[in-house]
Parts: sequence; C-alpha cells; structure tokens
Amino acid sequence: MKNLNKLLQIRNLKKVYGSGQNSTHALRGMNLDVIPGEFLGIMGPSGSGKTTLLNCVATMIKPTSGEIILDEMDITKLWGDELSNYRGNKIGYLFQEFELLDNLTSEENIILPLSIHNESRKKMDMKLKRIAEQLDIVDILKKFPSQLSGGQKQRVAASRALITNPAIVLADEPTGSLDSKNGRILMEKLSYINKEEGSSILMVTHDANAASYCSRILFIQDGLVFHELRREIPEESQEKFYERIIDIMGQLGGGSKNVLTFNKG
Ligand SMILES: Nc1ncnc2c1ncn2[C@@H]1O[C@H](COP(=O)(O)OP(=O)(O)OP(=O)(O)O)[C@@H](O)[C@H]1O
Repeated sequence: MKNLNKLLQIRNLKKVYGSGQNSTHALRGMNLDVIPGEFLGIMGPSGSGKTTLLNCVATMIKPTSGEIILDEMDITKLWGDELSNYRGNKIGYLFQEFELLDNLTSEENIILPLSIHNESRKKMDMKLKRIAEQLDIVDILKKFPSQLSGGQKQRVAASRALITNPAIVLADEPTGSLDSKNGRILMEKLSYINKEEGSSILMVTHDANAASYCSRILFIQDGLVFHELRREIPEESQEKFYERIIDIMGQLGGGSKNVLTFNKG
C-alpha cells in the first residue's frame, strides 16, 4: 500500500531455513517501518534473525512469505532488470568485513557501483570527491586495501555503499571488526551523513556505542520485534541514550553476558 511517510515497510515477514525436523524459523512474521531519513538500529541476541532480516531487504535471500515494500514496490516480487536496478541504485550494503576487492585501489572500489551503471567520468569524479571528503579518506584513494588500516577500509566500504545515493543503506555490524576509536570515527561519519544528506540507514549491531548514534532502535528476539527505544526529541544526549540502551540490554539480557553483548569502548 502506498505510504509516503514510510520509506520501507516490512509486513508479516517470515523466513524458514530448511524443512521438516531440520527447519529453523528465523523470522516469524516481522513487522517494521523505516521513515525517510531515519537511522534505525536493530539489536538482539545471537540467532534472533537480524542478519536474515537485513539480507532479505538486500535481496540476498528470499523470504518464505511476507512483504518488503520500498518506494511503493514489493521487492520480494522483483526480478530481471527491476531487481538489478533495485540492487544497484536503491540499496547500499556495508558489511562487517569490508568486502573490498583487493586488486582495486580505494578509489576504484568506491566508484565500482557507478561504473557498472555507465556514469560519466566527470560525474563519478564529482561524487567521489564529495564522499571522500565526508569520510575523510581523500589521502588514501590511490592505495590498495592491503595498504589500509581496518578503520580506513571500513570508511572506503562506507563510501562505496553511499556513492550511488541509495534510498537506504543496510549496515551489518559495521563496527564489528574495528577497535573502539575507529568504530566511533565511522559512526560519527555515518551519523553526519544521515543528518546532513538525509540518508536512511538500517543498521544491525551488538555494540551499544554504535547503537547510540541511531534515532531509534528495535530489539528483536526469536524473529520478532519485542521492544522499541526512541531517542527523545528535542535531542537527547548520546550519553543518555547510550545509558538507556545499556539499561534495556541489561533487562533483556537477564544478566547473561552472551545474550546481548556490547563493548563499552
Ligand atoms: N543459511 C542458513 N541455513 C540454516 N539456518 C540458518 C541459515 N542462516 C541463519 N540460520 C539460522 O537462522 C537463525 C537466525 O540467524 P541470523 O544469522 O539471522 O541471526 P543473527 O541475529 O544475525 O545472529 P548473530 O548476531 O549471531 O549474527 C539462527 O538460528 C541461524 O542458525
């Protein structure tokens, strides 16, 4: 159904892996919305369905049933050119392990999504310059991934995810391979771009520090949303929001450290 206030609508989404006795119900009828310009965090225990959810939106896996409506299109029904267009233009994906191509420079990695779509060199250079300045990687554009630190690699990967101006950036544990300082730098950059450019971000994380940059957090368990935390308007300080996240994690984790892990950094 058309709804201009909602960028992404997930309705009764189910994903069952396997069949019969060996089946796993990873998503059990999940419902959630992302509004334009929102920075939405997804938290939850290991195995609760976070990556499955993100990968369904990314069309990397096909849900068993339910709807995923982005810009008025049910993306579970796309195929052929429409599906390629969705993957190439509507979403940007940021992985925990960067997933850069080793034999391409940072610059070539970043513009890869544009060159696939036959952008002119002039347009590509303009977009590259802008995003490289925002992510503070201008000095390393000619370097190969093997010559970069983890923090730099992730900022190159973030540039690649953002350069097409996607309708939504999907980030799966983007700080998971970074130390706390580099995690903070990445989150500050993403938060800046979210606010300044109005980019919408859907981010899965175990990290309360990273989550404290979000405007809203959904906690999921057993494939369903079971709690929501909103950053209060007028703007609640990040420290205060972080404390509330830790508080909820403590309550929901039942004291068990491996239920909802986080890193205080
Ligand atoms: N390809 C697969 N085949 C079978 N089961 C799977 C597959 N991928 C995930 N699962 C199962 O689905 C459930 C949800 O997995 P998912 O990876 O979405 O959880 P998660 O919340 O992202 O976990 P984590 O925080 O550990 O990354 C788990 O029980 C998992 O074992």
